[in-house]
Amino acid sequence: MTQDTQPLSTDAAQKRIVLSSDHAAIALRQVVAAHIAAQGWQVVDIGPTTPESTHYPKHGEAAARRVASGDCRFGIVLCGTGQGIMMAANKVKGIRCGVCMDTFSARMIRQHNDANMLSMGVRVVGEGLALDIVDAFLNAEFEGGRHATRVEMIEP
Ligand SMILES: O=C[C@H](O)[C@H](O)[C@H](O)COP(=O)(O)O
Repeated sequence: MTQDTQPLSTDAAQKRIVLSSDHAAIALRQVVAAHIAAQGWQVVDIGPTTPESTHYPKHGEAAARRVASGDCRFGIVLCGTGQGIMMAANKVKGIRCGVCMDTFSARMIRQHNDANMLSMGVRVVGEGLALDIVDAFLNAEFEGGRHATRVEMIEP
């Protein structure tokens, strides 16, 4: 059973995923975009599109705001390690973003932590594993119950 802590603004938003990255992960972001679009998700790719060096905090925050506002159901963000852009995303109220390097963690951050954003590092995981991680994240559902109590404690 899904027990999301914040309502989405529209039915359309339920099928919308925002993607962002820094310069390091543009190619993987495009692969992820094609992969989830083929599954029927509406992809909101907010860039960047050019390979110049850029700053992951602004891209993590921009993606997080799309999720926190209810415009997108999930966000997937990418940088070299996945760590910096995750830290930036989690600064936005209502965001629960986890870095995943394995499919077990990707499933569990949905089932136990009701994560609404996934972060990965292009310098850590290869393309095949990254797509498996995305699938594990998107195919899992929050279990609620005791986990809902704990998730509520994360953000007053
Ligand atoms: O957490 C930060 C990310 O891994 C960045 O992608 C990384 O710091 C960028 O490094 P560089 O500017 O050397 O490409």
